[in-house]
Amino acid sequence: MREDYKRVALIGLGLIASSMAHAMRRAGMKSEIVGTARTEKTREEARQIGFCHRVVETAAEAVQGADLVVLAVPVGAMGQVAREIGPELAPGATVTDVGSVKRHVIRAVKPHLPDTVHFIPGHPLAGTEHSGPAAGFAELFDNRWCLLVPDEETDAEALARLTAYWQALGSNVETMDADHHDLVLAVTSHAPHLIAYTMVGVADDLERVTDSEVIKFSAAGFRDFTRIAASDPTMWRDVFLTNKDATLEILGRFTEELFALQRAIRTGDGEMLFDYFTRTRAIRRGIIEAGQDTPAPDFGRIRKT
Ligand SMILES: NC(=O)c1ccc[n+]([C@@H]2O[C@H](COP(=O)([O-])OP(=O)(O)OC[C@H]3O[C@@H](n4cnc5c(N)ncnc54)[C@H](O)[C@@H]3O)[C@@H](O)[C@H]2O)c1
Ligand SMILES: O=C(O)C(=O)C[C@]1(C(=O)O)C=C[C@@H](O)C=C1
Repeated sequence: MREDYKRVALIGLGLIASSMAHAMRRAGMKSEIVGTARTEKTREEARQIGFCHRVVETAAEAVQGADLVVLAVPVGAMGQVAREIGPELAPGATVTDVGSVKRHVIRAVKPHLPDTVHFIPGHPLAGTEHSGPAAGFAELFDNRWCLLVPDEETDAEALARLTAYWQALGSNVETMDADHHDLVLAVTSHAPHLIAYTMVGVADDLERVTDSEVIKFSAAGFRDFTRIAASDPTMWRDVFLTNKDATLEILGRFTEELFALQRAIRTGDGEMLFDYFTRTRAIRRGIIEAGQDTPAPDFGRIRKT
C-alpha cells in the first residue's frame, strides 16, 4: 500500500512542479501541497490556477513540517534554495530535486542540508518547451522515466517511498549514478538541445530564409527544431554551465561524426550515408516499440485538475 507524504513542499512553481501537483491530485494523494516561487507574479498565478493547497512567500516557510521537499528551480539556483531551507527542514524529511543535471546539484545542495534529512536527487525525463505554472498538466510523467540518484548511504525505506511516489505520478523509476546520468543526458537531451538552438540560429542568420520563409517552408524536421529551441533560456543556460564536461565530450564526438557525414556527402559515398541512416532509423523504431514516444500534449484537450 502506498504511504502518501503528509505535506509536500514544492519550491519553484513552473512546468515540472505544477505538473507534479496536478499528477498528485489525479492520483488521489492525501498530501497537503504547499508551494512557493521567487516572484509574487508566479505565486499569484499559481494561486489562481489552484494546484497547491497553500502558496506561501518563502522557501523557508514552505518546507516547515513537510515530509517531502521538491526543489524545482533552475539548476543554477538549487544551492541558494538549499541554503535557505536547510535550517527549517523537519527531521526525517526527504529532500529531492528535479534538476536536469545531477553532479552539480548534489555538490551545490548537500552541504546545506542537515544530517537528519534524506537527500535523494531525482530527474523526471519529461518536459515540454513551455515553462511557468500554467504550463503544467497531470499526464506529463505518464510512462516516462524518472531517474533517482541514491548513494551508498541512502535510506532504503526513504528511497522506496520516493519511488512509489513517482510511480503514482505515472513514471517508471530507475536508479542511476550521478556521473553516468550526466553523460547519458548529455547525449539524449543536452547536446540535442544545443544542436536545435544552433540550427534555428543558423536559419535566423540566413536573412534570405527568415521572415515569412522560415515559417512558410518549415517542414516537420525544422519545426521540431524550433519547438526544442523555444525551451526556457534560464533553464538551458544553467544546464550547459553545470554539465560542461559531459556536454563538451559529446559535442566533440558529434563534430567527428558530422565531419564523417560531410566527407561522405563530398565524396559521394552513398553507401556510408545509407548505412548510417538505416542504423539511426532502427533506434527511432526501438523508442516507439518501447512506448517511449508520447505525442506532444494537446493543451486544449488536457483538463487541469
Ligand atoms: N522543462 C523541462 O523540460 C524539464 C524537464 C525535466 C526537468 N527539468 C528541470 O526542472 C527544473 C524546473 O524546470 P521547469 O521547466 O519547471 O522551469 P520553469 O521555468 O517552468 O519554473 C522554474 C521555477 O523556478 C523559479 N525560480 C527561478 N529562479 C529561481 C531562483 N533563483 N530562486 C528561486 N526560484 C527560482 C521560477 O519562479 C519558477 O517558479 C529545472 O531544474 C530543470 O532543469 C525541466
Ligand atoms: O520534450 C521536451 O521538450 C524536452 O526537451 C524534455 C526534456 C528532454 O530533453 O527530453 C528536457 C529536459 C529534461 O531535463 C528532460 C526532458
